[in-house]
Formats: sequence, structure tokens, C-alpha cells
Amino acid sequence: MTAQHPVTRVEKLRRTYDHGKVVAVNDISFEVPVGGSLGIVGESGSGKTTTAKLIVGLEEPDSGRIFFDGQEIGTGSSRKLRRQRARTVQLVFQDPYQSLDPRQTVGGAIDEVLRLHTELSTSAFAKRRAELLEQVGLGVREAAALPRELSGGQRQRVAIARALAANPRLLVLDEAVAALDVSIQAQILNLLSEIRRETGVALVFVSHDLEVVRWVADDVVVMFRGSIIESGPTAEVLQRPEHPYTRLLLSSVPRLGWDPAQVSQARREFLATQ
Ligand SMILES: Nc1ncnc2c1ncn2[C@@H]1O[C@H](COP(=O)(O)OP(=O)(O)OP(=O)(O)O)[C@@H](O)[C@H]1O
Repeated sequence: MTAQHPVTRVEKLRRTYDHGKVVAVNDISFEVPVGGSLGIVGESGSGKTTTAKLIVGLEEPDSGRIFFDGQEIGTGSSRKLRRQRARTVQLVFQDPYQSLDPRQTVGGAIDEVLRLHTELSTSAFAKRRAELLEQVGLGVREAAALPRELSGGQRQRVAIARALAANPRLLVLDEAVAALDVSIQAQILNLLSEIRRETGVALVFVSHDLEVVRWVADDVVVMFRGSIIESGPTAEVLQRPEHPYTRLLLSSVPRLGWDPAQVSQARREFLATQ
């Protein structure tokens, strides 16, 4: 039996800006197994969003390689392969308000993706729309609503349903719960885990918050100034962080007895050593 290829693998990806002066992503490598989930964590500016954009093809790397199902995709790839990637990988942003058309109903927004990426018959089309809405916990009322008539959590559910409409094998979520209340965050994180279990879709979950990543990611990579400084199974990395920066990120999560002044001091001391 041949081993299954990971759904995506990146090898020594590098992306610079400002004629090489800003190294946003510095030779990073990782893979996401089929149906797996990878968390990418780091502080603001560590290169997480650039990494997400490189995976979905919104940015081109200066160097390095990206594979989907074992097949390399790059600037020289055919249109067919690029279209295939567009279907394989879907991106969900932090603020769905920006990505949803304010004049389009929720049902209409889902239909648009179904039309673009599937070839369903009229009856199968309506059934699939209903299935997607149900999958993200939305009903008929929400299907007829405009984005402004929904809460932030509901809008994020719409964005997830829209991404799933393309039947992707990988969902890339960039700070997808950062703008939501903590209790709504928990609902969306549970929803994502459920969807992964039910559909087998793999997740890349980008967040500045290690506690959030704990709930959704089997594995985690920790980024600092464009480089991966620590990686491994999420539970292990959180329990026994090896790199001082990972320890710093963990100590930055507010909890009982937490002292922000102490965290700031530790951060200053760490940065002074870099
Ligand atoms: N289009 C761009 N032009 C110039 N510099 C950029 C561009 N995009 C990102 N950068 C720089 O690259 C670095 C990494 O940015 P990136 O947005 O990937 O980080 P991040 O970890 O996602 O941060 P945040 O959570 O604040 O979005 C930063 O120093 C940023 O200023």
C-alpha cells in the first residue's frame, strides 16, 4: 500500500516585502495530513497571515514549494491545476462582513459558490444548500437574511458554509474567531471540530491565541519573526513548551493571578536576547 500524501505540504517557503528588507516568512516547512488540523500561532507580525495567503495562492512565495495531494503547484502551473487548488483550499477571514456582499442574502451567497464549483442538478442544488446551512447551524430564516441582519457569530457561520460549498479538502481560517465574544468563539470552535469529524475536511487554523488553537488543532507550529521556532502535537507543546517564546506566548494568556506587568517585563527580556 502506498502512503497517503498529506493534503498540503510546504517546503522552505519564503516571502519578503520591500525589496527583501522585510522577511515576512522565512523558509518555513510543515504539512497537514488528510483530515488533520494544524494551528499556526504567533504574535502580530510573525508572518501568520502571509503564510495563510501563500497556502491559498493569494501571495506567491519568493522561493520554496507548495504541494497539494503530492502535486506541486507554482507560478508555472496550468490553469486547470490552479482552479483545482481554488476548489481544494478555501479561506475564511477574521471579518466575514468584509468578504460577504452586503446586498446578497445568505442563501444567495451560498448559491454563488455552488454554481461556481459544482455541477448539481436543480433539485440537488437546493438540497445541498439546505444541508450546508444545517451543517453550520443556520435555518431558513437566516437563509433569507442579509449579512447586516445577522450577528457576528452567524456571519462567521455563513462564511464557513460558503467555504464548505466548494467541497474543499482544506479550510484555512485566519483569526476566524478573534472578533467574536468568548462564548461565541467556543461555539464556532466546536462547530469547526464537528465539521472536521463529519466531512473529513482538514484545517489550518491561524491565531495569535494559543488557548484557541488548543481546541481545534492536533498539531501546532509557533512562528516568531517569520520563522517556525517550535512545532509538534498541540497538547505536548502546550504542556511542555521548549522555546522561551512559546512559554512567553502561553504566559500572555490572561488567567487568575495573571500579572500583565510581569508578562511585559518577560517579553522585554526575551526580545533583548534576540
Ligand atoms: N503587503 C505587504 N507589504 C509590506 N510588508 C508586509 C506586507 N504584508 C505583510 N507585511 C509584513 O510582513 C510581516 C508579517 O506580516 P503578517 O501579516 O503575515 O503577520 P501576522 O502574524 O499575520 O500579523 P497580524 O496578526 O498582525 O496580521 C510584518 O512585518 C508585516 O508588516
